[in-house]
Amino acid sequence: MPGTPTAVSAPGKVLLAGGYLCLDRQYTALVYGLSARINVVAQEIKTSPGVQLTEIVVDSPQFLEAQWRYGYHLTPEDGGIKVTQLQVGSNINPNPFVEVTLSYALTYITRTGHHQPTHAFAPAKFTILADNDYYSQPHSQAAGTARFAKFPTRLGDAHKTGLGSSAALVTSLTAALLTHYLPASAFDLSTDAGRRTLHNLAQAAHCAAQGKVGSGFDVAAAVYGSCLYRRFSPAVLQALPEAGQPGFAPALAACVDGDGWDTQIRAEGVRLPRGVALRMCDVDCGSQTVGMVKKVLQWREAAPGDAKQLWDELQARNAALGDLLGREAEAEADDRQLAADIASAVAAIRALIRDMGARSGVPIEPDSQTALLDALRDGVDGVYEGVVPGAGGFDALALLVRDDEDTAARVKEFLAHWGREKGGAVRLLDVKGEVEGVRRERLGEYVGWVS
Ligand SMILES: Nc1ncnc2c1ncn2[C@@H]1O[C@H](COP(=O)(O)OP(=O)(O)OP(=O)(O)O)[C@@H](O)[C@H]1O
Ligand SMILES: C[C@@](O)(CCOP(=O)(O)O)CC(=O)O
Repeated sequence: MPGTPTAVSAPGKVLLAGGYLCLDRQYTALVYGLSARINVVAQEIKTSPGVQLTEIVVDSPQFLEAQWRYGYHLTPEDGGIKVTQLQVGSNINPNPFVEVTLSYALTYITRTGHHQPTHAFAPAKFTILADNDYYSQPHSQAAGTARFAKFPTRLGDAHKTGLGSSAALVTSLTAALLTHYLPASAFDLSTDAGRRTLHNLAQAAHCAAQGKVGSGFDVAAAVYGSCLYRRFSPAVLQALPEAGQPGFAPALAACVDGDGWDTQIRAEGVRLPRGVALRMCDVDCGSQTVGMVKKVLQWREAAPGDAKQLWDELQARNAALGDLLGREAEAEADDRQLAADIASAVAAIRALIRDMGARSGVPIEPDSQTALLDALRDGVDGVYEGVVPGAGGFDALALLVRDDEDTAARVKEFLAHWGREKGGAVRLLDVKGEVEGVRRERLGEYVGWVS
């Protein structure tokens, strides 16, 4: 509700198993939420008596030149709310993910019938705070709390670590807008109905902002946390005009609230056994994900029989890993047996991933990553196995390790040595796999950043 500041956060993601497969509804993704979150704090902007302000401000104070101010208007022919960025100083520096999210969420809010007056939004400020692991820049922690760093760059120049910042941002900002402008009786993100609305709206906005319909596993993880994900049919979003175009508002409401969503998300049972942690490494080297997806899908089309066999077998191996990780810990769990089981389940997946890469000509698990993963598994006590997550490529690793400080210290030392020997920087991030999805936060988390 307007008046009271509120804060929400949504987690980043790692696609541990099911990359490429999950683009097709016949297959699923085993996705984990991460402890790195994107937080959004919503606050009313106090105006002096008699001053009319129709402004929504979005601020990302960890970055340089990262404040976006928007005016908005109701478009004719049911095109919904269109936001327009207002110029600050001499430059205009758009943030399409923020802008599209505002248009989508504000339009949806006007259609709920719970917002009074229907088309006027009290001026508000939304402050974005991202956990440091989303970006690999050196940073200072002098300003604000120790949790959020100040980066010496503009957002566009930040080096991302690939944890799904845009999906977590769109989800968190959508949740903050709905929570801020709607009464709890109309939107409550702690309920199943609230999460469903949030998921559908955030998927639609994220696809529009990125200009393509991916599988959506990243938005699912931002909302539901760790889960087994089966995508929605792309047709769900087909009839949606562009924001501001005639008919957008009723089409968006019908889409979000409608029963066309065939997504299947099972969060229950997707976890990590006690004593096992999921850790991420950032390899300072980018990959061209879009080109990789195109090429893999081209090969799949050209060799449908071979691809189906590979996809089906990989799906079975991915499911076996999910079952193993979701198994209830036995009272007297044998760590060594568990480590061996994880290692062989992941190794079986990696073998097929390499096959997929070789046959499609795409470096999904490139040789340099194979060498590093093998060396970590074989040379560092407590590392069970690891994968090149998501679309694969050169820029990240996900490791399943014994959950203790000594193992983390050994991994760090090993990576430092590897970097010196082989060149290039590989770094263990602080982030860990975590089950929980979107949630409300206490304002105390943000002392020093929001007043
Ligand atoms: N802290 C932030 N403040 C404001 N906008 C942000 C922030 N973090 C991310 N964004 C928005 O998300 C965009 C980055 O999205 P992009 O899809 O390129 O990366 P990503 O989601 O982190 O990638 P990946 O899916 O590989 O993890 C930024 O250009 C910006 O629009
Ligand atoms: C290749 C793909 O299946 C996974 C991409 O994952 P990531 O962005 O590399 O984490 C694409 C998708 O699911 O949208």
